[in-house]
Amino acid sequence: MPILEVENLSISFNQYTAGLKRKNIQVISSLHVTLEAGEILAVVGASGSGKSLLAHAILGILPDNALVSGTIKYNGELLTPSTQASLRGKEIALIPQSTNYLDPLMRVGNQVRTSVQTGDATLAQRAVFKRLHLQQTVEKMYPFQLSGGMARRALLSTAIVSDAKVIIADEPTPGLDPVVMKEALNNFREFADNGCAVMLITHDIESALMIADKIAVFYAGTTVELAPVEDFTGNGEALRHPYSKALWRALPQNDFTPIPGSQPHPSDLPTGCLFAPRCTMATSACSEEQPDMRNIRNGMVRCMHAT
Ligand SMILES: Nc1ncnc2c1ncn2[C@@H]1O[C@H](COP(=O)(O)OP(=O)(O)OP(=O)(O)O)[C@@H](O)[C@H]1O
Ligand code: NI
Repeated sequence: MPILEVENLSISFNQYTAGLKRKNIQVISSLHVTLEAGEILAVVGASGSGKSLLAHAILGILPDNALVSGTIKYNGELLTPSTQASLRGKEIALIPQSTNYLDPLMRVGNQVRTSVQTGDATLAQRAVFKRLHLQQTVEKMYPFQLSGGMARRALLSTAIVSDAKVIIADEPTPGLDPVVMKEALNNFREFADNGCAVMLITHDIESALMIADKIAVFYAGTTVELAPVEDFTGNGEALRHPYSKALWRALPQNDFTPIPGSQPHPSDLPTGCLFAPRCTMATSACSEEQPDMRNIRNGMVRCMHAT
């Protein structure tokens, strides 16, 4: 049984437009993701494809004007706002994308210590600071005194000491120097090897491929492919979705060819397959309805042409 299972998740926002008219904008549709204990799932996809919203939906911290449908299960049990609140920071930890999530009024060392659930909190905090190359003097500092990379390491530390069973890391590495970044990624691998599940949301596909077991590819608010990491190789021939293939080939070490066109805005989504307007394989059938996710070769894909 997966430790975390997101099925058919849709999220929309009520927005007021001119003249107090309300408009409902769908930003995530029919999203499907599962996470097993002991594995790292990397979530990749363009900016605005819904990665952070997925993280916030799992933690139960979406803004009040969000309308959510679909199910999120943790250990087979449906999550509700009250179970989310009790699991948050304990069994399910978030490393947020923005360092603004640090408490501006609390010394950094204290913030990390409050996440320690068993054993000596100071020892645990000092050990993790050492591991992430943060000097001991940093524990007495306030967030405004930290550099971007230091703040990012403070957020990482909070999750690392937490004993959580599921860690959701939303873009945890920007601003880190290569040594610290490697340490952070190794830490995620160790967590998974010790039986945790890690969801690593990242733009850094190369790093993701080094440590992840599976990759979920997001596009315009939905999952288009779920593939084992080994499939990201060669020309991308083992990948299932045209967008995943294009994303892979766009990497500098591959063809470095950008994908023509741009991701549609949530207020202007095409009917049918969301990638069809940019897809070289698209046929008229693709614009009729959004294809379901289906199983192909040890992975999943949302494309009627995939084989
Ligand atoms: N509070 C909100 N109200 C309205 N729309 C929102 C809100 N929060 C996010 N969105 C929209 O939802 C979409 C997905 O946003 P999200 O932050 O999940 O993207 P992302 O994949 O994490 O992007 P990035 O890689 O840049 O972090 C975007 O189009 C964004 O504009
Ligand atoms: Ni994000």
